[in-house]
Amino acid sequence: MDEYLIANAPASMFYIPDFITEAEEQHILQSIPVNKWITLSHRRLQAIPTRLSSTNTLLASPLPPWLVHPILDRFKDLAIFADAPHGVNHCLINEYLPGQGIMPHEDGAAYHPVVATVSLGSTVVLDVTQKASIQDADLDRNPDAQREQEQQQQQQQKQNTSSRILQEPRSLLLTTEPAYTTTLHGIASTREDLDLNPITVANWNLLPASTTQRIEANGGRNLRETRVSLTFRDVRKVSKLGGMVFGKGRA
Ligand SMILES: O=C(O)CCC(=O)C(=O)O
Ligand SMILES: [Fe+2]
Repeated sequence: MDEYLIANAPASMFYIPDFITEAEEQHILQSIPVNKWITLSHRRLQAIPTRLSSTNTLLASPLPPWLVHPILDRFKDLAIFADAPHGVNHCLINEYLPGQGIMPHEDGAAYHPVVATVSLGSTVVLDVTQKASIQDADLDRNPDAQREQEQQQQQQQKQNTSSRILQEPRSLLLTTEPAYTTTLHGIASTREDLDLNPITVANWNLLPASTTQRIEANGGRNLRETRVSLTFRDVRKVSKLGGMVFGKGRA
């Protein structure tokens, strides 16, 4: 994995271009259930197998074949979730239209601190910023809304230390410790990412020449299209009840 380390981003984040093929990308996009979307004001999402309960517990159930093959197979080859207690047991699917984003946030203690994000459909810039450490302890005790507001303020204060990571379609972005707990990540609500170049983009040297040449020829700009992201994680708290009911709980 060392060759994929993003040297200019907070340790330890990795970027793998062309993690899946175009045919695999299309197959996954066509397999996403059309009737399970939850629409938020700035994006829509669905969780597979289900969303977490109010206590951040997952009713465990196997992921469907169109997520296992080839993505989870390749995670296994690279030992990405080798230290995760359950391996990957959850996938969050987010869809962003051009102009939509997600405010700076951290994924938090509900998950084992390894996140693998596969991007589909469009290129986008992810902003990664160091947390303001003074408020960290407070943030962990605050309810969501207040916490998001404080995180947004932090984001503004810490803009100087932010890293921009360009995520292409079919790429994999891997976030592990210490980046998982020391940074926030967000996507600006813009239709076009600007000022993209070797200085401003932390993973520029990991991008294929076709991508960097396209962006350079376009004056450092990238017009966004609809992007779907698959965020794979290990939810720490698992209830096996669902599996037992449907007879999958036993070996
Ligand atoms: O869409 C992305 O790449 C980020 C999604 C994200 O941060 C999340 O769902 O927690
Ligand atoms: Fe996140």
